[in-house]
Amino acid sequence: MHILDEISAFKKRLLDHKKQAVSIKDLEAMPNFKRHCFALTERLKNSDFGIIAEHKRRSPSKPHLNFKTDVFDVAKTYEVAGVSGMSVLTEQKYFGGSLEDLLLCRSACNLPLLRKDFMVDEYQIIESKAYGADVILLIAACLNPAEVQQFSSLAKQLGMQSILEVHNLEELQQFFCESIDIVGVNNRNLKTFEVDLQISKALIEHIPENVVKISESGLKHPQDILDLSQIGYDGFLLGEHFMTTDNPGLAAQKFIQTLKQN
Ligand SMILES: O=C(O)c1ccccc1NCC(=O)[C@H](O)[C@H](O)COP(=O)(O)O
Repeated sequence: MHILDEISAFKKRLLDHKKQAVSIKDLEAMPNFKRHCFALTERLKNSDFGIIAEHKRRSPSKPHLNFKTDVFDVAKTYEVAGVSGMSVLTEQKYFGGSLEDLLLCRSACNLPLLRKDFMVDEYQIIESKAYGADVILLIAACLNPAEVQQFSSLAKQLGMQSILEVHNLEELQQFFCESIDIVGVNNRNLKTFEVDLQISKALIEHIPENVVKISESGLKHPQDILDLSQIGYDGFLLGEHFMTTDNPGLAAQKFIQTLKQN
């Protein structure tokens, strides 16, 4: 079974139980549900490099990335580093994250927060707003085009933005719709976990011009950012490169300083 199919099936089973425990009404009563969201698109457009720094403890490809750092401190130090946004992995079983991580990041910083998870139900969009997210991720490989339309429209109604994540041209052509704010090209092949920046390079010319574009996964070198920025990418999502250090915020700061010197 493909890892995304496995994760999506697990999420659906989990959600059946979650919906019994926490109702939509409960989510709507949470303080963050009424907050005005930060626009990631604006932060990316107003930044020279548009770094989105991720908090991730582990992943299916790397079971032990970083269990030592404190998510609250990481959010604070990413903000000091000058990143444009933060991605918070909230998936528990495969990535070691939680919704509490998102809540802590919300209280630690004023960065646009991307809830990085596997969205398979409208309930999770409402939950994302309640826990302080500004942006949700819609992975084409986990959804059908009608769901992408439905989830991104709901996110918009709630004041959040949506990233459509694609791995190839077919997904981009089939899933892109008006309510998508950002297209994210994932360089990681989710069958082999291999990363290839050529995927971002090949897809850029097919992404509608007026849409904000980000490249995700496998980005390590400032030169990767400079090259992809030159061909039209507005933002860059980096996880492992920062999270494999003892101080992800400091690593992000040094990375951004190096970019500024070029
Ligand atoms: O990272 C994985 O192994 C992975 C496996 C299956 C689905 C998603 C996965 N990663 C989520 C991401 O999209 C990355 O965490 C994100 O793009 C950052 O990538 P990286 O800089 O390579 O950590």
